[in-house]
Amino acid sequence: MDDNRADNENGSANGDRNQQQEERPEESICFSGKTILAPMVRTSTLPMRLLSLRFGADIVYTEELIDYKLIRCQRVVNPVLGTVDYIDDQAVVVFRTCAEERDRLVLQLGTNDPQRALTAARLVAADVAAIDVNMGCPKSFSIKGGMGSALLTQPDKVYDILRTLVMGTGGKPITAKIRVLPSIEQTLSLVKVIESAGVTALAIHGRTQCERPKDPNRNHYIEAIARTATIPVIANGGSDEIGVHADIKRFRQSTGCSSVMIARAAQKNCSIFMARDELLPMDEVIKQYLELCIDYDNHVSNTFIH
Ligand SMILES: Cc1cc2nc3c(=O)[nH]c(=O)nc-3n(C[C@H](O)[C@H](O)[C@H](O)COP(=O)(O)O)c2cc1C
Repeated sequence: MDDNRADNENGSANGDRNQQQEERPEESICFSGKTILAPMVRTSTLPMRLLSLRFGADIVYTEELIDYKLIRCQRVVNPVLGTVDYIDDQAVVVFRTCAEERDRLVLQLGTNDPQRALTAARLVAADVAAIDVNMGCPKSFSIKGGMGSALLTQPDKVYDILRTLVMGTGGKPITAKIRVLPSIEQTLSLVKVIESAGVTALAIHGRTQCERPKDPNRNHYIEAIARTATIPVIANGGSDEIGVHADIKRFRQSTGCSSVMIARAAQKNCSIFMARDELLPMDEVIKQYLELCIDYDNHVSNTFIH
């Protein structure tokens, strides 16, 4: 654990990567020692992201946004709401953001094509702090489209997508989110490919493509990767062991990572990000969430109370 953290904080990456960073402009978002809201489709929308930040999350991810859908959007400044909206040709708001989250927001792309990913990334780059590529989604929509966890067994494609984004977005930090492969060795080998593309951080969900939430998270895989990685590793998959805020530290320790990404525990009650012994009562969380939904005109189909 300490090795990974020390490397990350001292920036002591391998020689190639150091060289790469020198060629790129300054990166402003740091992924070490962070507690992060995970990407969740139809959940990690603007109200949920803002509430999580106000409760104490350091970084928030958008839900997965598919590159070809984003590319069809127009960027529109919305002075009434104080937001920037990406609106498609059917007048649907595909992505809405605002200044409050700008420096802590990671936009997650669903993609299987380097050039399309780059076009989408360039479109949104000014409004986000970093761009992530989803390489973990096991849903049939993603797999059939060659996206998400379909990428885990295509290291050349993984490299092409990430390298194209790293080189083409003017220094915007690029990250990836993966699931583990069946063995630690296979996972480590994929991680090496990802690192070599020059990404800034890597989130790892400790379940394989076939495993479901009821299966145990492979914390020891994440720990093995964090020990050797040259970039910050963000541990994910621990929601079943995170009931109160203090459990985040325990998950961090058991995975050897300095950063933790939380999905279901935050979906259940996002006051999990507050540094306090107990969660806030649900009615208080719901009230604050609904106020944000109203303030930011969140579409009713994306307004969830769990
Ligand atoms: C409702 C829901 C939607 C999700 N959508 C995404 C997504 O858009 N992109 C992604 O990479 N993972 C997605 N995930 C997976 C989570 O980000 C996370 O990897 C997984 O739930 C394990 O973390 P946890 O134990 O903290 O829940 C989703 C999970 C849930 C429960």
